[in-house]
Amino acid sequence: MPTINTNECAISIQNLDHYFGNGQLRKQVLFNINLEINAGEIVIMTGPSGSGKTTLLTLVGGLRSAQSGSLRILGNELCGASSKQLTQARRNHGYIFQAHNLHGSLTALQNVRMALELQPGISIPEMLTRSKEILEEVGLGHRLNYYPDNLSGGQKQRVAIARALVSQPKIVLADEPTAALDKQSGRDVVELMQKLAKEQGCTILLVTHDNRILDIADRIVYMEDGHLVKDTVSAVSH
Ligand SMILES: Nc1ncnc2c1ncn2[C@@H]1O[C@H](COP(=O)(O)OP(=O)(O)OP(=O)(O)O)[C@@H](O)[C@H]1O
Repeated sequence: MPTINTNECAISIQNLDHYFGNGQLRKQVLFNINLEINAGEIVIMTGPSGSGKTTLLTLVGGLRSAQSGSLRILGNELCGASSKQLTQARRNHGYIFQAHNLHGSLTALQNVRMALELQPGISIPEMLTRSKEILEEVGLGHRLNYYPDNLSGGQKQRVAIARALVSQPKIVLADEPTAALDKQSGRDVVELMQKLAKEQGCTILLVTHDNRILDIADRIVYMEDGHLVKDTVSAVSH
């Protein structure tokens, strides 16, 4: 993995276009996106359904390959990157999705520990210690050996946050993390993400339709029909 240049933005997107499909079915879904996100910033991306938010998030996360323009993540260009380079890039990120994606056959502790198994050079006892510590931090120290089926929606999402953050990633990407939660659980979950991210100095890019959580952002960007139409410093944060 190339050395990370700390002077660069965590995420730097220039003139990014994206298309789905081929031939007559080819459809442009992102148009000339320009966005710079500094290390440690919390940015919320919002906008109507179908405006391209998830597509942009998956490109930033290296979950699909960028076709045109420039997409630099932690100093690495992902546009035109090989699948091996994308796999490497994905190791630097934590992901939190609406449907938490926990493994039903693994306990909370095992789900979190699994995220450390991809990291080189961590012993099994250290994996266990770090996984327990972060589960305690998210208020689940008493649920370490519970299976997802026996946890509430908010608790499952907190396990997902612990799993995303246990490896101390530089970037966390979240897609509708509060969509399946009631108002209070949703609020608790994003405040927890904000607290842990600030402690670890990590950058968060979060897609949401949930207006109730906009105030946790340092900056809000607004997508419409594949265009980034507004980029505002959050008036209400901090
Ligand atoms: N795999 C795909 N193949 C073809 N078209 C796609 C694919 N994924 C998304 N699209 C299209 O790209 C456009 C942007 O979709 P995207 O999911 O990025 O929007 P979104 O803003 O995240 O929407 P939502 O808020 O509903 O999740 C939509 O027109 C969608 O139909």
